[in-house]
Amino acid sequence: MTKEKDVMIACDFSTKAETMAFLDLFTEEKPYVKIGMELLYAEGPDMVREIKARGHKIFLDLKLHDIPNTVKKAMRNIALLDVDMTNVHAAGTIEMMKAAQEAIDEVGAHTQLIAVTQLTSTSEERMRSELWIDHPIADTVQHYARNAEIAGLAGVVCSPLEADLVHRVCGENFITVTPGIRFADDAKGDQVRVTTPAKAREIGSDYIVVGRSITASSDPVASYRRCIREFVKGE
Ligand SMILES: O=c1ccn([C@@H]2O[C@H](COP(=O)(O)O)[C@@H](O)[C@H]2O)c(=O)[nH]1
Repeated sequence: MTKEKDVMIACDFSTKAETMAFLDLFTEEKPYVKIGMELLYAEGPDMVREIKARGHKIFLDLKLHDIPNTVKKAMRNIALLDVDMTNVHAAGTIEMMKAAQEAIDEVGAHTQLIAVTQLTSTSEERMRSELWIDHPIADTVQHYARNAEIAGLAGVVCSPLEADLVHRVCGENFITVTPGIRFADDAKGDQVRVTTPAKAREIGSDYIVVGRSITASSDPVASYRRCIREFVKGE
């Protein structure tokens, strides 16, 4: 069976008005929407409920990282929103990831929980010199993915460049959600480990997360459709 592939749009806006005006551009499709800290901290959980009510699937990207008890209690509140996907940082330990998963299971939500391995804005050089993680970045990503699998999570956030490595360690059914997506002529900005939608498909990502290459485009709908063509349909 072929696994589902989809494009998640990172709706990194600060207001409900901007977000809804952006989503209104999509008259023929209902994109999978990623809501992050910027929007949630500005508009609160009602924003999530409203976007869900419009029929969009939602990845609530809040990257929890705290002691297990705190994460479990916070995750319980997230689970009550019944979003499709949410996440924690794998660096928070297996015990913390298990606590987050327990909260979702206790609520009975259908939310898939995934863990951030290494942010796509982190280079191997910085990981070694600032974070004092003295391993190749690919090994760290694989190791954190394995920890997430041991904790019972559904998958990880990693760079598209690492999707195949993660599948080799954790199996094809383990989900890889990959930000760090740019069209060839786009500026990378703060991202480091990046590639194009077409290359992400080739390497084996399950979901690509695309922000500025769609939201800052002069024609966001055309850029979204280009992502669907290149990543989902392989055209
Ligand atoms: O490792 C990570 C984890 C999350 N993100 C999020 O994805 C989008 C990417 O936005 P772009 O504009 O396409 O760079 C953004 O919301 C990040 O918070 C990530 O980039 N890397």
